[in-house]
Amino acid sequence: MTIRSRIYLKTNKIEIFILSGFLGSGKSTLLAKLLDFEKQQGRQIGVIMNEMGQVSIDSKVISNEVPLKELLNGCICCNLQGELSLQLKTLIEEYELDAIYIESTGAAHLIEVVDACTHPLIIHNLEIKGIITLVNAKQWRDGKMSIRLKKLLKEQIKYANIIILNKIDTIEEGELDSLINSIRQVNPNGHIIPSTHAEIDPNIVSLSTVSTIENRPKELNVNEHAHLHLETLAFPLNSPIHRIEFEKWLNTYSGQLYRAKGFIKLIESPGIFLFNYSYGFSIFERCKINNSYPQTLVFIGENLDHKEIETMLLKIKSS
Ligand SMILES: Nc1nc2c(ncn2[C@@H]2O[C@H](COP(=O)(O)OP(=O)(O)OP(=O)(O)O)[C@@H](O)[C@H]2O)c(=O)[nH]1
Repeated sequence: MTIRSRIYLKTNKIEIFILSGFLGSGKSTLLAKLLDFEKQQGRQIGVIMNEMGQVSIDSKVISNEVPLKELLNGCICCNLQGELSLQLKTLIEEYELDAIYIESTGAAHLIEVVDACTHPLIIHNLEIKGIITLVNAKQWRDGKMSIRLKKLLKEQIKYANIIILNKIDTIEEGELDSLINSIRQVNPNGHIIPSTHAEIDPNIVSLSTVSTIENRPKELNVNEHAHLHLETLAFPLNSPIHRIEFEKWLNTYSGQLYRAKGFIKLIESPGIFLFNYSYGFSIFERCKINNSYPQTLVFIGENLDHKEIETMLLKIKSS
């Protein structure tokens, strides 16, 4: 059995929708509307809310019926990434959910939130279906922000498959087209929806999801978002790999690999290792877990060459 065909035996994944956007752009407003919609559809939804402060304000508006986990006093992408993975695992184990909505803080780097959702412990239970970024129309039009903030907003726009240009009541009607064009320059493929009070057709979220599934080649192990440049490849492994050869490959890979991680066995040393790679650094940490623990490697990046990675893995694993 090949590496890829094994992956497709996994079914019943819980859908993940990540809500992003700078502070006050309208994430909670949108979340409330999407939850109403989901309730009408009879779907079981869980929510994870991340707020920078110690006390959650936004979560108070969520109905008691909705399983809710709060990540307070920090940002998923800075110090709560592991916590998000754990909360996702808890929600998966405690409830029978159709989908989980994650509201990130306004400062979150989307790539780190996606990263937490693709932890090797949960990746096979989840499927990221929507990355929705809200943009405050006036803030974007004015452009009065630090280079750093501009970079963050651009990043949040770039990695979304749906961009909601919210608060258009705060700009002139004639300014809308040029704002849409400037967003399109950052993300040419995302679905851009102008709105006031996040009044969008909630079906757009699920419809974009459906087309993503249909577009996905069935035989490939690619958690790919058709309108996103970011993709995640996960490979189960059934034998140890050669650490030195693997690191050599990582250091010379010419593609845009932002992150790699997993639980693996190495030819060089016994035991199971937690592997982490980011920004050119690899770390292998021996784990105190059962030796029969399933091995998985996850790669996150842009335009990843899955064939090349699969070939590399076949080359570096023990026969
Ligand atoms: N004028 C106007 N106000 C809006 C619009 N959408 C949301 N708001 C208001 O803007 C404020 C912030 O909205 P939220 O939905 O809390 O924004 P958020 O992104 O969750 O905010 P954070 O918690 O800071 O991340 C609220 O008072 C909303 O009612 C809009 O389209 N126009």
